[in-house]
Amino acid sequence: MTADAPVLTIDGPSGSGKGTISRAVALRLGWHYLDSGALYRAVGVAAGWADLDLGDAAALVRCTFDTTIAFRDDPAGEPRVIVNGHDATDELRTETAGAAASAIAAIPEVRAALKDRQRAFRRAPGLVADGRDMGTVIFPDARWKVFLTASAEERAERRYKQLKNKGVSVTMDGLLREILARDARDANRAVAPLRPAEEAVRIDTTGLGIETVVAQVLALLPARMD
Ligand SMILES: Nc1ncnc2c1ncn2[C@@H]1O[C@H](COP(=O)(O)OP(=O)(O)OP(=O)(O)O)[C@@H](O)[C@H]1O
Ligand SMILES: Nc1ccn([C@H]2C[C@H](O)[C@@H](COP(=O)(O)O)O2)c(=O)n1
Repeated sequence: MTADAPVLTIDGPSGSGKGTISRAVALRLGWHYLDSGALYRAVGVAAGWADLDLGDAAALVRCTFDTTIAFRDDPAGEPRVIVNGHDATDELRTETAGAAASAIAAIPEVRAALKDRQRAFRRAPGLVADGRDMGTVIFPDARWKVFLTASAEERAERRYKQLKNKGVSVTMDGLLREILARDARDANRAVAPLRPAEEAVRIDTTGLGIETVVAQVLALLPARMD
């Protein structure tokens, strides 16, 4: 049954590797994957298309209800994200979309409007869910909970390499400032702030390669799961 499907939550700050590790673990397990940040980013992008003011909470809540968001597997890489019928995958990954998502995510009614959409991803044989409040709010009964961290400097460096590879011009100083600002906003908001669930296993990924982190996460699950 859907409500019984096992869930592994992976929360953490921006650039800690949640998406990369969650996708790899879901692939190994043959489980579904929820990128909850993409939902907040999608609303941020849709709000931008509609020229909404990020200070107008009522309009943003309406926009959340009105925005359609679909994920489409892409054999060439990350899943494509279709917002209101348009492929918005590349726009979603920009720092501007991340900052808009972080601002919008502080509005309690927006978070409430996205709750059921996130929980609908829980399906057999299992779900790996990545975000900020997966273990604390969305799936408090998850069987396994992980909280990934890494130093802000290493996270900025990862992002720098990622954006450089895409041909985006950025500076390390600028990225570090953005990461620290987003950490502060996500961790200090009143509703569902970024924090580890009490029972979460914390993994500091500073200096650890992707495969090492994937192995540490998979080691938390019983051997026969993968
Ligand atoms: N352990 C790691 N070692 C080195 N690079 C990593 C590691 N984990 C992730 N990366 C790289 O860091 C970049 C950011 O990773 P990712 O997008 O998974 O982070 P995230 O926590 O999901 O960020 P966001 O919350 O902003 O979406 C990617 O280029 C990814 O390949
Ligand atoms: N469960 C979540 C997921 C995301 N957010 C907000 C806060 C983030 O800064 C922003 C973008 O997320 P990302 O794609 O970087 O993981 O969305 C949240 O509040 N709760």
